[in-house]
Formats: sequence, structure tokens, C-alpha cells
Amino acid sequence: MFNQPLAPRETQSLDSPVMTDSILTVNNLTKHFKDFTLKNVSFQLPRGYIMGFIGPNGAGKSTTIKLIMNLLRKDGGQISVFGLDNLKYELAVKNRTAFVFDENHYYEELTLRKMGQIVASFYKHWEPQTFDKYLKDFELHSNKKIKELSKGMKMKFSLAVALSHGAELLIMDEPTAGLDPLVRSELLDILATMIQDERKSVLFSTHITSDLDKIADFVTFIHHGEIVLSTSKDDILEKYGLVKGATDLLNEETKSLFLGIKTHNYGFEGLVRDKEMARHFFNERAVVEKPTLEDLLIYTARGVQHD
Ligand SMILES: Nc1ncnc2c1ncn2[C@@H]1O[C@H](COP(=O)(O)OP(=O)(O)OP(=O)(O)O)[C@@H](O)[C@H]1O
Repeated sequence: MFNQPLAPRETQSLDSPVMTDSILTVNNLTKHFKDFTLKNVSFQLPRGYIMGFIGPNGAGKSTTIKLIMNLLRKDGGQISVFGLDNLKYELAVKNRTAFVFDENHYYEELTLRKMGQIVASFYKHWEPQTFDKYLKDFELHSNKKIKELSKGMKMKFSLAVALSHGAELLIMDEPTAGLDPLVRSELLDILATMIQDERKSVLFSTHITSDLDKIADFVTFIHHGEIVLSTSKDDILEKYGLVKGATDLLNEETKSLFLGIKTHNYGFEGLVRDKEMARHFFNERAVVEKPTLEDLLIYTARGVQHD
């Protein structure tokens, strides 16, 4: 069912949760910079799921996210959030969206309580009790100043803010970058809990693919400003295959089966889109295993570079 195109319902009611299957639809999004172009980026995030947005450094993840949040001006395409155009209904979209990114955008000298009060005034549906509950759960003392927080604590504070205004869509740009494994694991648990409310969705950009192995339902992979694939994680892990064999199996014909290949002293490893086809083709001569998302990222990036 995950691969079916989801038709967003263009209901333009602003406050009530819109019953649409797709909470975020990006269609043919284009942005030109001097040395980089985001090319016709399209994907859909269904309501109630977590999507990992992966790609190597400079692939266009932050640019796409900034365009969704209207922090950059697009050159073409459409973005609809909750079935609403993100520019035309910017305020309504922002009230229902939480944005967490890997930079501190709070006043260093303020206490968490004071900062919370200021942030509260930006949102229509601020929930003070929820905010206090998260500060407590995350062991953040409300009388501490922002500048006294560690990187992990700042991330938790951003998350407490993000989760306290009834947002249905949580967009996180590299939230796990620079966090220790314990805090990363806590963050993933929080997201998994959040998603139990089936109205909520998370778009999560990262190049730490092991985080996505644990929690993502969908994966959208961007490379050189283009979407390479956008599908359910299970679909990728079931269909794609990592082939391992002796180098003498490689010739012009067999090489064309691979999205990316790495050769070493003992043989080769390569990623194929169709595991069953590779099993059939190589028969007993090669081993075909389930890839990880990291394999997918590495081999697809290699393959595309070598085209
Ligand atoms: N304001 C800008 N002006 C010019 N070029 C830009 C601007 N913002 C981003 N770029 C370029 O766009 C490309 C994509 O950058 P982007 O930040 O979207 O990548 P990313 O996938 O988020 O990378 P990373 O994982 O390193 O954060 C890069 O080549 C970057 O130099």
C-alpha cells in the first residue's frame, strides 16, 4: 500500500485537522543556486508515519526543508502541507508544523521558562502543561539559562517547544548530528512515541542512516539535488540486494546490473535493485544479502558519481 500514489485532498479549512492521507506533498520543486540546482523534487509523506530524508553532504536536504518552511524562495513547483499551499496558507501551516534544526535559535541569556513564554506567543495552540511536562521528562530545569545547556539538552529543549503547540507535522533537519548515542536513542524513542498518535508525522533529515533503520517507515533519498527514490523502508530492504562475489564475475554485462559497485582485494560488493533477479542471475556464484540503508546511500552515491 505504501507505494500507491496518495491523492491529497485540497481541503482549505485552516484550523481543524484536515483528513488527508498525505500530510506533506512536494511536487516538482525546483531551486537554482549558483553552483547547485534542486531538480523537480517530488515526494509525499503520509499522515501517521516517519520519513527519513537521506542523502550525502550537499545533496539538497536542508534546501528542500527550508523551501517547505518558506525560509527560501522556490523557483518552481508546489508544496502542500495538510492539503494547504505552504505559501498561501503560511501562518496556518506554521501553526500546525514544528521545525527543529541543528542550530541554536534561542536567546542565550534567557531561562528556559522565559524562553518558553516568548515562544508561546508565536503559536495559537500553545499548551503550557505539555511544555512543563516535557521539561520535566527531559530533566531540563526551567530556571537554567539557554547558554548553560549542552548540545543534547538544547536539542531536547527545541523538541519540548516543538511538541508543545499541538503540531501535527514535525520537521527535523539533522536533529541527531553531534548528539551522543544515548541522547540519540532517547530522541528516537520520543519520535516513536509521538507517532503513536496516528494524526502526526515526522520528516527527519539525516546522514546517520542507522537512526532510520530503527524508526523510519519511509525513506526519501536525494542525491545531487534529485530524488533517487522515495518509498517504504521495508520495500527497500525487501527488494534491494547486496551482492558479494569474486571479481571475475564482473564484466560489462554484469556491471550494468548494479547501482554501485566496490571492488577490493578479495572480490566485489555491489547493490542491485532486484535481489531475486540477482539470485537468479548469479545463481550459486555470488552471495546476495539484505542491504542496510547505509549500503543504499553509499552504493547509490558511488554509482551515480560514476555514470
Ligand atoms: N544560500 C545558498 N546560496 C548558494 N548555494 C547554496 C545556498 N544554500 C545551499 N547552497 C548549496 O546547495 C547545495 C545543497 O545544500 P544543502 O544544505 O541543501 O545540502 P544538504 O543535503 O542539507 O547537506 P548537509 O548534509 O551537508 O547539510 C550545496 O552545494 C550548497 O553549497
